[in-house]
Amino acid sequence: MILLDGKKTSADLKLEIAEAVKEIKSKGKKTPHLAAILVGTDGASMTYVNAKVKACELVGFNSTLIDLPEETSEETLLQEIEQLNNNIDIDGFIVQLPLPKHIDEQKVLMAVNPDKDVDGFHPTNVGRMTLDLPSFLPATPFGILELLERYKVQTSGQHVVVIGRSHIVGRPMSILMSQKRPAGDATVTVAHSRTKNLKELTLQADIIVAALGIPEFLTGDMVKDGATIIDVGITRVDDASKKRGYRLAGDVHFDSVAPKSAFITPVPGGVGPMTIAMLMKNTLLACERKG
Ligand SMILES: Nc1nc(=O)c2c([nH]1)NC[C@@H]1CN(c3ccc(C(=O)N[C@@H](CCC(=O)O)C(=O)O)cc3)C=[N+]21
Repeated sequence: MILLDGKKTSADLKLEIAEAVKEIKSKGKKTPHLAAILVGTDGASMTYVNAKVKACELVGFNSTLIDLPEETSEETLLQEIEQLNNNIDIDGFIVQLPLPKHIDEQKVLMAVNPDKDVDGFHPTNVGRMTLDLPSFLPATPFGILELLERYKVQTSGQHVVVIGRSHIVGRPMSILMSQKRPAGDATVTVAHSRTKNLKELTLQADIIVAALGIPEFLTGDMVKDGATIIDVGITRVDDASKKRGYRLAGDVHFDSVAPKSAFITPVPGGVGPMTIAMLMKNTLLACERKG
């Protein structure tokens, strides 16, 4: 069993990005600038957004955090987005999800200028990705591709079972891995909450991407020997014995699955840190693309 070390790989990536930023600055060009909009005070969302700001500092980007109260109207949020769209100093920005229930997520994502959409969630970028055209790839799937590539996990011709069909992970993951590209050329099955006989499918999988958001759902009996396991889940589970009062659980029951797997991502320290590194990568690309 080989751990796919997202923490180490993301640190490597951020060093590479920091080098590129130094180069940009030495040529007197503009420093990359990422902005993030956070609506409300959800604990996990605040953790992730703060991690993004910290990563910006590390690689030498400028960053702006726009913190809005939970009760912010959809109209006000759309106005904030319009300001970022028009601000020439901002290369890319994200609107942290999930949004409060009174705000229409689709409407918000469609308001982001696709050229600044470093999350890759705008329909234009989703369409471009699907058609193999240059686009911003959504950070989590992009990070998984990067991990598979750097660890030389064979994907060509392999059967990948993606569990979960979300717009931010499962669906794009399934599209990307079926494409002709590094970490692609796979045969992909998308499973979800209505799938019959899921275990029958996962037992056939060479690679399983667990992205359904149910802690420790995938257990050792559902996995064939030598499979590669990508755990996208990250849920805070109450645990009084922990300092913070919770522990982080993936969608994979690590202790039963790891002994059977060829490669496996841990939680924490797997896909999560890669997501942040790829957001930095997309912001660098956005800045370079503007020239
Ligand atoms: N517009 C938008 N873009 C996103 O990319 C986005 C989002 N909304 N909403 C929520 C999800 C989730 N996400 C994570 C990022 C980093 C970690 C991460 O670094 N996790 C650490 C642990 C962090 C902790 O201590 O909680 C790890 O896995 O090692 C996890 C999850 C980005 N997301």
